[in-house]
Amino acid sequence: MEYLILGIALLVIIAVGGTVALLRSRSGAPTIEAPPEAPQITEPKGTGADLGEGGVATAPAPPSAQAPPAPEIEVPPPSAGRLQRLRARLARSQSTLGQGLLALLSRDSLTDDDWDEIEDILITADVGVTPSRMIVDELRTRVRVDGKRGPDEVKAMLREQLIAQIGPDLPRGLKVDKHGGNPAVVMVVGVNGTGKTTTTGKLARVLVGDGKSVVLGAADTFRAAAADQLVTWGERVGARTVRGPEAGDPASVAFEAVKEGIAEGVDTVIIDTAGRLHTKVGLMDELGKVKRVIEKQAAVDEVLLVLDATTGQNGLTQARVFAEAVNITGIALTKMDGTAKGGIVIAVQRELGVPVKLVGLGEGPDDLAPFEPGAFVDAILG
Ligand SMILES: Nc1nc2c(ncn2[C@@H]2O[C@H](COP(=O)(O)OP(=O)(O)OP(=O)(O)O)[C@@H](O)[C@H]2O)c(=O)[nH]1
Repeated sequence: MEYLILGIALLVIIAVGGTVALLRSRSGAPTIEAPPEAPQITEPKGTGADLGEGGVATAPAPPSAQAPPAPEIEVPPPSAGRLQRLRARLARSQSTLGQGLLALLSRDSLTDDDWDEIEDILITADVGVTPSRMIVDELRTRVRVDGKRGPDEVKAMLREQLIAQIGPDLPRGLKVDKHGGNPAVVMVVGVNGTGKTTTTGKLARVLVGDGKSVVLGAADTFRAAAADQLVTWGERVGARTVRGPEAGDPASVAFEAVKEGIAEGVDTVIIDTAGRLHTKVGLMDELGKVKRVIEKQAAVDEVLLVLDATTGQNGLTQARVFAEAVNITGIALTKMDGTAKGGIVIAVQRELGVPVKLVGLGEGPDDLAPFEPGAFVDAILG
């Protein structure tokens, strides 16, 4: 009997306890979640090193008989003179902008309609209304003062004007050299789909081709494939990539990447960010946090805004929002091979007050070139 009473009492206690727990979980009381995963450091295949806890390099494990052969690490070509070598990729801008202007300017006498047409060509090529007017006014004065000219002189005059508008003296070099014992840090920002991850990967190749060592940070945790893409880019040139869990904290990945870059003693750490353009405040918060967290260990030397050259005014609007969210130091204009609107270089620099430092000229791994005003204008004028 005593056992029966004891058993019933036990059952009552269990039932009451279960009900209370159910009510608490329904009432929204905090539940304990598993801690977020820490960022991982991806070993570039074929370098022979292995990473232990905390991203510290440890001795490589002896190769097993089944291990697949390590892929060869590529040595990309140096970046100097790339724009000249890739000038044919600007053919669309050449045929519309360059040839259109040269044909009109070569006429024996230029009427008001001709000058209007010249202005229209410039505006259609995304040069922007004010700079187009300035170019036309300057050319008009030159033609009036100097009189009739041969084709070479016309070309030289136009070349000079376009270069003047692009700004031959703007500082276009990337700050990618190690300083004070720390790597240079480059943050790559921009709207998804503009070619941000691809540009980060191509930039790693540019730097490795120029003899630098690089660590990549896949802080675009919004899209898992972006991190996979970056790991592949890094592996091809022997650069480690630090990545985090999908939808993880981008700032923590950026922090770990810089930490890894310092530990490895590399020249440059490049951080690919997600920077979703939901709201300006959200964007500022995210990019600001990534930058602040990096700066706990090293200065951010470059903030490169990636812009798709084919998006015209839309791209400029996006650019403005990013420039307000973070201090941009340079622009990478992608997909210049796919547009006739080469004048966007002038418009975007004017809009943001920062120089175009890199141009994307195709989907190939080495189709990213340092921007040179003279070589660019020569390619456009043919
Ligand atoms: N033609 C051409 N295509 C380019 C260039 N740069 C990038 N692309 C292509 O643009 C597409 C988008 O590039 P991604 O690097 O994935 O774009 P993203 O901005 O990182 O986008 P998310 O990864 O979604 O953040 C890819 O198909 C690239 O190959 C370029 O200079 N020329």
